[in-house]
Amino acid sequence: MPDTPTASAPVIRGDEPGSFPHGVLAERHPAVIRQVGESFPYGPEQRRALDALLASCADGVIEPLPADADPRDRERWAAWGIGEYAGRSWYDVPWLWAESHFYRRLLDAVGYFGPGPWQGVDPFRPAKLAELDAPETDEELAALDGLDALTERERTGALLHGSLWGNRADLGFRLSAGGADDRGGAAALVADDGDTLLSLLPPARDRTGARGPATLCLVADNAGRELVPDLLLVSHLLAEGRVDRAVLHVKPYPYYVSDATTADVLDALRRLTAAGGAAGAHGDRLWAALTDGRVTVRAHPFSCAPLPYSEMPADLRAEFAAATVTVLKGDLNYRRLVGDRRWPPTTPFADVTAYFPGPVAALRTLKSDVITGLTAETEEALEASGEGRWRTSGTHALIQVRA
Ligand SMILES: O=P(O)(O)OC[C@H]1O[C@](O)(CO)[C@@H](O)[C@@H]1O
Repeated sequence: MPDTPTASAPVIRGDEPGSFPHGVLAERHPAVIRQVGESFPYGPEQRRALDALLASCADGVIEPLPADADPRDRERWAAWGIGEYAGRSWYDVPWLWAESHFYRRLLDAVGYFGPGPWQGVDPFRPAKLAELDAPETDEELAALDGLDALTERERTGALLHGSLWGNRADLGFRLSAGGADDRGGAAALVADDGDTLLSLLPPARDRTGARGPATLCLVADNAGRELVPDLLLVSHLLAEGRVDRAVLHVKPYPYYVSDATTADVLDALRRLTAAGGAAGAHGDRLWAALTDGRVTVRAHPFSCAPLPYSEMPADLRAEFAAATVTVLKGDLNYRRLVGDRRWPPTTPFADVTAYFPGPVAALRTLKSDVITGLTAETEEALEASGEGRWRTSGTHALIQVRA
């Protein structure tokens, strides 16, 4: 990142009572622990561990990883800073680090990393499946049949926006997003580089020159009703020859309640193939593309790292460098992309993503304090809208691109 004056914007911590990050640590995390405790008949050992984590969230400190943790995991967390943060309060370390580590501890508590009968059992799966099976998902899938009447450009725009607003479907967010529907008159889209994004991926018939195959890296966010429109977008881009290959990055383990794992991709795919109509055709296309390698799923350990992407390892950097464009979905990925800092909102998106190894786009609904790339007029309109929580309520969204 260039050494601009804003490069030193303060890192967000959760230590200010009444602030959004403090509320996530003090209220949302305990609510997530309770929800997990109700999701399966965990035994006394898991319940004791969940209670201990609950107590730790209130006034405990971050602890070293347990002695029986997988050695590779211990190595990773050592590299990700646990030596520096162990012994400190959850509230006194970077918020991004504290939140990410919370999910690692939660999975420990329910025996996810094993050995034992709960090994590999996703504690969020019941909630994810309930969402995937909801009647709203049927309605959204049935609406796809109506897209045939649109031009290709309109269809692409509709599916891009479906993927963007699908990011509101975030199960963790719903635990504390009361009153999120008030938009106070300011534009819903606070930045819209959608045309630039699509210009990076022209349909096959419009491609000029001897360009190689177009590869999309899509760094997914939530499962269920966000992942379904993400998959539909990938399928459409393949069908139109806008992309030849797609790599779908998911989480290697359950994370931030509803983040997508490989198992969630398979659930969503089966939901599509079973739906019939246009949705079923998308499902069949994706199934075939996975089978012949045009679509691949990647679960890189760094996808669950408590660090910004500016610290990504060389192998991931090389993958993103080789993509025609990398699209990062959601709020957490945005925080990791631009850095989880209190940037002045007009800080150019291109400056804070200058380190990224190739063209990069963010599709995100706003669910935390971080924001960059606004015009001064947009910032003013948002501040004047009377909607005090425009940064965090999920009612606004953005498409930002650094080509
Ligand atoms: O699913 P998303 O869009 O990444 O949003 C998750 C967001 O929810 C929070 O966990 C709490 O707001 C944020 O930390 C995070 O940015």
